[in-house]
This record gives sequence, C-alpha cells and structure tokens, in this order.
Amino acid sequence: MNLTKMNNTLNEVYKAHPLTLGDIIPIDFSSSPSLPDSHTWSQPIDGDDDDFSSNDPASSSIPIIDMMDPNAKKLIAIACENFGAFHLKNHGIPLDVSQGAEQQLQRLFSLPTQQKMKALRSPTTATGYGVARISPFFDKCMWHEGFTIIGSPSHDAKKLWPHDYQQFCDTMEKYEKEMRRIADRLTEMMLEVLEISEEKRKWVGGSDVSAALQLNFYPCCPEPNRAMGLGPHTDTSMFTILQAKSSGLQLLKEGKWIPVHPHPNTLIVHTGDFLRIMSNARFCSPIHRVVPNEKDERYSMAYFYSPPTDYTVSPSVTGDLNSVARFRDVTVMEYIGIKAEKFGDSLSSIST
Ligand SMILES: O=C(O)CCC(=O)C(=O)O
Ligand SMILES: [Fe+2]
Repeated sequence: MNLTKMNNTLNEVYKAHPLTLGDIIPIDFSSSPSLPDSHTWSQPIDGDDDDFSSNDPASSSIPIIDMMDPNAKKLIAIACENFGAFHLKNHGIPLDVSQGAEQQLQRLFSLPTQQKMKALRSPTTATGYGVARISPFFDKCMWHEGFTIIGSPSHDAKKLWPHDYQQFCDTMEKYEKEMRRIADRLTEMMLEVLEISEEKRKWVGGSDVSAALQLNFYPCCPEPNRAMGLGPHTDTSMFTILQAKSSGLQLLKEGKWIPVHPHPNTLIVHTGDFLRIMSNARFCSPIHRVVPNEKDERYSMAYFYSPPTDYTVSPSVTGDLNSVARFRDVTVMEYIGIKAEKFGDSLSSIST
C-alpha cells in the first residue's frame, strides 16, 4: 500500500484546512462527572429506544448478510440501495485477530490522559490521538476520543509506549490486513454490479488504495440525552467496515434514526460517498451518528477504504442508457478537500 502518498495527501488537505489547538484536544472524561456546557447539545438527543424498529421491524433493521452465501452479491446490492449498510457474517476474520485488536484499542484509551497527549495529532496532520476530524463543523464538542492510523501505527505508538509498542503495531497491522481483504472483495462485487469497466476496476486489490483505521472511544456519559458521541455525517469512503460490541450507532433513514445494534461475530458495513457517486446515486451513503450511554462505554474500530488518491471517481450510467450522470467526475484527492471544506454539502456541490 502506498501509505506515504496517502498520508501526504491527507496532510496536504489538512494543512489547507487546519484545526485550532482548542479543537483537537478531547476533554479529560475521567475528571468530568457532569456534562460541561461545551458538550451540551441544545436539542435532546433520541437515545437507543428502538421506537422506530417497533413500528415496522422489516424496514427498520439493516440486514445480516453471509459473505459465503452464493447470493451475497445480490443481497449486498439490495442492502446498499435500501440502507447503505448491513451486518456481515462469515467474513473469515480469525477470532484472535479481532479480539486482539479490541484489546489493544482498550489498552490505548485506558492510558492516562497525559500519556495519550504525547501522540496528539497536530492541527495539520492526519494520524494520532485527538477529537473527531468532523468536530469543527459542529458548535458543540462530542463525547468521544479517537486515534487515527494510516499504514503502520509505529510512529504514533512509539510515543505512547516507547519500549512496548510492537505488540500494538503487529496486532493492528494484522487487523488492517483482514479488513483490506474484505473491503477488496466487497468492492469487486459492487463494481461488477455497477458494470464498471475492467479498466476502471484495476485499482482494486492494488498497492495504492487509500485506507485508514479510526479507533473510537465513547466513555459513559452522565447525561446522554444532552450529549453526542459522534455528530451526524456521511463517510468519505467507498466502504467503511466497523467492529463494535455495544449499541449507540444510528443511521438516518427517511427522517428517522434507526439504531444499529451489534450482532455477535458480525461486522457492520456502511457505504460511503465514493460508492454513492460511482453508483450514480443508486446506493446510499447513509448519514449516521453515535449516541452515548450512561452505563455502557463504547469502543469501535472503523476501517475506511477508498480508491487511490489520484483515481477519478465517475458515476456509472452503463446499466441504464437513459440515465444521466448525477455527479461530475472528481478525483479522490479533490473530493477529500471538498469534504474538508463543505462537509454535509459536499455531494450536492458536485451534483450536475
Ligand atoms: O463508532 C461508530 O460506531 C461509528 C464511527 C464512525 O462513524 C466513524 O468513525 O466515521
Ligand atoms: Fe462514520
């Protein structure tokens, strides 16, 4: 994987859209017994009360798809059309790899704040510890802390554990390799469904894909109905593959927030903006958010997978000769820059 190129690209984008130092440091949650004003959102936040799912269970929960099912390709395409998300089972990740990554994730976030601050992401770089990248687009802060990995985490891990970083790096690299295998396979399937030409598919499985692993921690929250774990957003990816063991994730569908509860031994897969563009808006890139919880803390790992930064993403209109392109062509690099500036208005800004 040409990670230096990917990292440089992101760093260039972030340099053009720097955060202020006040924006990048999470509060010390362990010393915040009540919700500070900086983290109090004005609207009450709907928790995971399952209101929507009780109305119409069939249309309100994302499907569970078996990756080994002979019909997987078709089922995934339907899920991408209806929800832009599904649970994936039989994905083939060895249990020790997913559990190992989960343990390292918890080890990282349980470090004392001062230690985590040693790996603080600077306002203009892409990796390390800090608040969510989407934070500047919201007036209020989120009940969340994160750690971003692009390629080998060793540079940042050495700052956290100067003498004992290897275990973290090996475990995370193994996990990323598994994620990469699944993302390649899902992408192959969906690009076939969209009848995207061989020429435009060559990047899949290659060394230049753009990939990042985002570790997230949402501590227990004293007033979850007035706080936000991660504000509403769509992902700047082709696919995002998520591992999480507790509830809190919600997807927006037809104006309602649908809770996405975890299932044992499954991953949650979302489609992101790049697949929406390539599919000419046939597939969704769902707006999602995370709500915090008073009793349960939440850990998650999100693997973002996109084409190489210089790849031109074009809507596929092959399947339907009457259809017109609903987005203009855009390179991955250019779209990452648009997203850093326009956030939720990015897709409409490239609509034709
Ligand atoms: O923590 C989660 O479940 C969601 C994370 C997420 O949406 C993201 O990192 O973009
Ligand atoms: Fe996301």
